Amino acid sequence: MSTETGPAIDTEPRSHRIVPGPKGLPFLGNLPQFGKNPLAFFERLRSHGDMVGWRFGPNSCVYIADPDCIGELLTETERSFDQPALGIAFRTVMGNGVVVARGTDWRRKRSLVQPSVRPKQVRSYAATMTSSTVELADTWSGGERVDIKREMAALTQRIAVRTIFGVDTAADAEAMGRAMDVAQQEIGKEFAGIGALLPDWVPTPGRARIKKAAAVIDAEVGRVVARHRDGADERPDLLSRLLAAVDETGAHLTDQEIRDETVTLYIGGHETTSSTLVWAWYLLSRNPRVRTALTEELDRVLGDREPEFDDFARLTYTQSVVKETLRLYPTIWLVTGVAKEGAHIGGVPMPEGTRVWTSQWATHRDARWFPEPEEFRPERWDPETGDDIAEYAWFPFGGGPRVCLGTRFAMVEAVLILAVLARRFELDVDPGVIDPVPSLTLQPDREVMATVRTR
Ligand code: HEM
Repeated sequence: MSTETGPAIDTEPRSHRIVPGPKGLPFLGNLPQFGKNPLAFFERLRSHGDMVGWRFGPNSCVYIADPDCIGELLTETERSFDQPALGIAFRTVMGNGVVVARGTDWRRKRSLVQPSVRPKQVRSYAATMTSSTVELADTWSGGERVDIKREMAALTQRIAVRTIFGVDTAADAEAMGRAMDVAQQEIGKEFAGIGALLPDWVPTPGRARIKKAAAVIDAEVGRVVARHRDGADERPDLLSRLLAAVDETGAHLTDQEIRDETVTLYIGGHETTSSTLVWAWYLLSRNPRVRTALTEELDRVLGDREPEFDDFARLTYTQSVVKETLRLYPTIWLVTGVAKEGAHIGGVPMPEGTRVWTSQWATHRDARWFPEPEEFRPERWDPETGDDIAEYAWFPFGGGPRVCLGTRFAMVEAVLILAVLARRFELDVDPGVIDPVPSLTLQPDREVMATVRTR
């Protein structure tokens, strides 16, 4: 019998455990409970303590729930912990871009990509974020029914294609968007399914679809890069900044590296942001008090004009709505690291090869760090009157050397999109509880239909 819902009763041989935890099955360990519902599994692990041993199949793992320990794991990534290698689906699509790369190769790539997403550059992408959202708002009218998941995905995709590739013609954007969609869906399936456990050489229908999508992406991105190199597309887009970037030896990124980084930024930034927005509309619809406070801020700060970059700093409540959404529905819900020789966490030695896990989902819903954790309360984030939130109790963008490169981009994008749309409309999401499905990102378990009401 599993003891995962009760207190820790460790009946397994000590040699299998680094620290105590719930009992598991022979060979499979706790894999069945994890596989059934990883979000609930991590929440239950917490009841065993802040550092819990469990087994992922034959592998001894440690789950950590304490923010100080989480901080250690994140800040020691690269030095004391490796990130596990990503599967073939990621590598086929993202090549050896900054998400996939490890060690010195990753360091070089990160330093080349970082300048293109600095706050100063994000300022120059803000106008595209706003104008793309206004285009969408102009197509909506009162009483209309919209599929929010589809609308937000299409919007963030349009913004990604425009800001990264500077591409604006419908045909270019469409072909690239379709191939990226297929690639992203298949990565998600492989990530969450048994595909992740199959050796790279095993052909599966999903892997065949990814290869086909990657070939289309290669061709489309290749065309856009060639046009930029010819000087035909002179725009302040991310691609132009990557083409201009030089490393410490004075070398530029090769065409293959440019392809890998642009696709990585696209895949890393599009679904994460669109899912965040879907959850935000869901939560706003279920919390009229918060929705009213949000529109009051938009009316006060913007009046009857559209938002621009400088409004981001003024829209503090809107920012809090996004932060609180990312607390309750952190689109990246899991972080893992593999201990290198000599690694420690919370003073406990982690034998080389131990996989250490933590989860944004479970930590963000821990009542010790967030009183009444199920409540959607953006006021927690008020810098003056809000809660005293421990460092690394909230880490939707990760932390340490591999912290999300797009944090600023994503925050500005989500705030501007909410501001444009919530200033004009209220979205009433159909009744019923929407559950999250933990795939590559935390997705709603079904379509999210809403009725648009003009304000
Ligand atoms: C709400 C939206 C977003 C969330 C929640 C999010 C979350 C994260 C997290 C948790 C990581 C670290 C993963 C790890 O532990 O290795 C990460 C990495 C990354 N993110 Fe984001 N992200 C978002 C938006 C974006 C955007 C808009 C971009 C690009 C413009 C982006 C680009 C990246 C890249 C390139 C990395 C890899 C950094 C590295 O390994 O050095 N992300 N993101």
